[in-house]
Amino acid sequence: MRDPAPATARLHGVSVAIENVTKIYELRDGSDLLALDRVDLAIAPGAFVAIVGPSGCGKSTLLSLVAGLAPVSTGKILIDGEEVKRPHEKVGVVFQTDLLLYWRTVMDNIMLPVEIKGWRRQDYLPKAERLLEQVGLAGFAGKYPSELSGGMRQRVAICRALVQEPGLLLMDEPFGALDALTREQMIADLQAMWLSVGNTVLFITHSIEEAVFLADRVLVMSPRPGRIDLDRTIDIERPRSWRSRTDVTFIEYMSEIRGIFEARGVLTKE
Ligand SMILES: Nc1ncnc2c1ncn2[C@@H]1O[C@H](COP(=O)(O)OP(=O)(O)OP(=O)(O)O)[C@@H](O)[C@H]1O
Repeated sequence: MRDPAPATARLHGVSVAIENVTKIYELRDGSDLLALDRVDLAIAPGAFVAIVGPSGCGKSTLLSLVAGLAPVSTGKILIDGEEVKRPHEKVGVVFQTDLLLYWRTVMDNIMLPVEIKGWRRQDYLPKAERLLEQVGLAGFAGKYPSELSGGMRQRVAICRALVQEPGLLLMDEPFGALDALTREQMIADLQAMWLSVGNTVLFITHSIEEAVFLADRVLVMSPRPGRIDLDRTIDIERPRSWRSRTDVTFIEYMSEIRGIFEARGVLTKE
């Protein structure tokens, strides 16, 4: 990610269609919990879409449905026109915690999806090495997760998701556990990576600023049951820099989105 020249080939970003999707969880006491209520959404190939919403509104649920990790209750989800019924091979996922296996080296962690899919390790090694270089971790292939900082571990998790060349990258609060400075660097690096790779990204965050900085479109979800309350296209030139945060347009987008939370009583107006 440090090298602006694309170290990875550009990918075919996939389209995502979420059609009238409802998710009901059956709780242990026998009652039902409506987590998502008739969500409709079409994402164009190569778009960067961020979802913000109050805690518990169903953001992670939506992501897990798109990832094929849980079934929808009604409606359907299509990736490049193909209905999602199980984890899709074109999809990579990055969670808030890096979920690296502590007994495996950095390289062996990155190679995990390649092994699971039964692909030939040697076909993906050069790519994994280029990815490590791109995220500033050249020379760390033989280290163990315990030897890395939180930010470094999350970079490895991103490499692990990217090594399988996903047309769709799903990110659930990927920088939520990082300190503010590391987070800022990771956000800038993610933008650079996405500009060079060109895949579709669905990114969940609690931060309105992070969403406006990164996304082509910001979706605001209502408190549970989650629905899309606002779908705002962010028309700010790329690459965006942290200086753009003080631009009038940036501030206007932030205020509009914040206004939705205030109207819902999620944020106070002070
Ligand atoms: N496996 C599950 N079984 C039962 N209820 C669940 C399950 N997963 C999530 N829920 C419930 O569904 C609702 C939505 O949860 P979800 O984790 O999707 O929200 P979220 O917006 O990602 O929250 P946060 O921002 O706090 O991570 C919550 O009320 C949660 O308790």
